[in-house]
Amino acid sequence: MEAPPKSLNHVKHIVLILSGKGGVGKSSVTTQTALTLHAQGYSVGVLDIDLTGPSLPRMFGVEERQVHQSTNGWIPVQVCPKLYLMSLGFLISNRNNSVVWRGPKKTAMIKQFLQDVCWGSESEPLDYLLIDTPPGTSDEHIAIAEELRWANPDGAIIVTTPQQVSTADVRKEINFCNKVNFEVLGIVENMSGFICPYCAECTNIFSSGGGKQLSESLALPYLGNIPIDPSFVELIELQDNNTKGKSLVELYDKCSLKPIMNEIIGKILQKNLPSRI
Ligand SMILES: Nc1ncnc2c1ncn2[C@@H]1O[C@H](COP(=O)(O)OP(=O)(O)OP(=O)(O)O)[C@@H](O)[C@H]1O
Ligand code: SF4
Repeated sequence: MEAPPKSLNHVKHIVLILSGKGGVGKSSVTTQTALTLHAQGYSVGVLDIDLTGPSLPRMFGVEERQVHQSTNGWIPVQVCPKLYLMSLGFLISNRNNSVVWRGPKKTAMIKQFLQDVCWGSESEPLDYLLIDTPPGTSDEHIAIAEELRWANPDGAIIVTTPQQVSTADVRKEINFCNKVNFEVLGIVENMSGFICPYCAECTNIFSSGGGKQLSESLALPYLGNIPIDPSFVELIELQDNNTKGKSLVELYDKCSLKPIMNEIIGKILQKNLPSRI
């Protein structure tokens, strides 16, 4: 009988984060989704399968950490209790070099990432596994779809920006989800307006509302829009120094994007999707 990878035996929910193009803030949305779920008491694992540009170790401020092998497989890096990260960034020797691999090598790596990482345990199952994917629909996507074929993931969050929504890339991403049977949990419009660092007023620099229109035209849920908040960038950059010993979790607690993310994640939680285990 076909079965999902054993490493997912103790994972209750699997959510993928996709985007049609690079640089729209997919990794930031993944990071914030993890922090938001964690703040609500869930245990969260994040798997970074963006093999050519793994940015999550830096975002979570754990770039210098290492993954360890156990008899059951790789142990992901613990960012803090109940928050874990696995990324190729931990395995490559020079983190400033992006990997240039052909399809079969990428496919093999993703297979290993899905099969050989210990997520949760019988006594402490993982509530959410978030999978951050590269932009577009590449070898990595085909490999992950193959690995998750029998794993019953909750579905995918699609991240776009106001400038991107009218392009065909988002539709391609949605077609991909339809083909591989990933439910589209909803569309998020990131970089939608700019929060002034002085008065916290949000100004729409580009036109906004495209994400909502797109979801309406495709009859898909709209999860919300996230403005550009310079304090979020600062929070990521400041982690190593000048944080007065505060962790990323504590810093994000004060970020103005947190209540916005709470609403976005609330819409997914409201779906009450059944646990896989
Ligand atoms: N809402 C936001 N407010 C402030 N900065 C943001 C926001 N979203 C993204 N950024 C910043 O924009 C940059 C690009 O974001 P990110 O790395 O998340 O994009 P990405 O889509 O994952 O890119 P890639 O496809 O290259 O991996 C980062 O420096 C990130 O901190
Ligand atoms: S939003 Fe207000 S405080 Fe911010 S730059 Fe504009 S005028 Fe100044």
